[in-house]
Amino acid sequence: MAEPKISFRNVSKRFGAGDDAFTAIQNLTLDIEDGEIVTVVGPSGCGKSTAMNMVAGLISQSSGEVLVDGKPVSGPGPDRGVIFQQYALFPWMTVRENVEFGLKLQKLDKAERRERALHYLGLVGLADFADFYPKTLSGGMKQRCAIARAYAVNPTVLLMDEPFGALDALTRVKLQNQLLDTWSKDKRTVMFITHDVDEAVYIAHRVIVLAANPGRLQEIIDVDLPFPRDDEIRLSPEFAAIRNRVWRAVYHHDAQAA
Ligand SMILES: Nc1ncnc2c1ncn2[C@@H]1O[C@H](COP(=O)(O)OP(=O)(O)OP(=O)(O)O)[C@@H](O)[C@H]1O
Repeated sequence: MAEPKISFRNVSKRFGAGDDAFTAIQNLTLDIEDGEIVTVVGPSGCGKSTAMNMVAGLISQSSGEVLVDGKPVSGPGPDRGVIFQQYALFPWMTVRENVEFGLKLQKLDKAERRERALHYLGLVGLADFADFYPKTLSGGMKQRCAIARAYAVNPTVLLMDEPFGALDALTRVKLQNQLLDTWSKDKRTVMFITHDVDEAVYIAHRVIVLAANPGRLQEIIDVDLPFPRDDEIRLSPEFAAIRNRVWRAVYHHDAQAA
């Protein structure tokens, strides 16, 4: 079998020390395959962002191992692109310049930067907005720009922390379709945190459900629905059955703990 793209091996993360120590993640073991889309759901505080930030190299684990391509993560790197809920675009740069920014850091020459930026803006449907400034774009367009920027530096892993959380329901659905469309043309490994159970099921190969206090693996649910997915799938009984399973795993467990 191929080596997993991302591995958590018995990972725990504690914040603070002594009596104030708090276990945010306890004994997490999980493999994510190359080219797989996994979504991570669970009640607030169950350690979703903590787990992702360890893969991003923004924080380190207290014990266990976090591996990308079989190598321990020792800090951030261009092989992992991170997309947060806030768009984090530079307001003084055009859409194209924002996408080119990461490529400058990679020391690509100007023509190649431009070509690559326009390619990824095309993939997210923003080719006609390359010369616009972020303030003239809708929230959904800004987030598409952030996705193009993350894709352009060619990371093999995309880490997305509630990227569509600030958007209205219709824009969210459009961006989910856009993400799947971009993924189908250029398959990266995606770890995607969301609070929205429908979103978690719609875009994923597998849904990872975490439980809180301490943060730990609750259940892994396979989403056995064909790609490409479309809005018909959302309305299917198969989709409803998986959504209900995820819902139960997240909320029943949480209700029992309350
Ligand atoms: N730097 C830190 N110092 C102390 N505690 C922290 C720190 N970062 C996170 N925590 C705690 O660890 C737990 C997990 O936090 P985390 O942000 O990973 O949860 P989450 O599942 O992403 O939550 P949410 O869904 O609300 O975003 C929380 O109780 C949080 O307060």
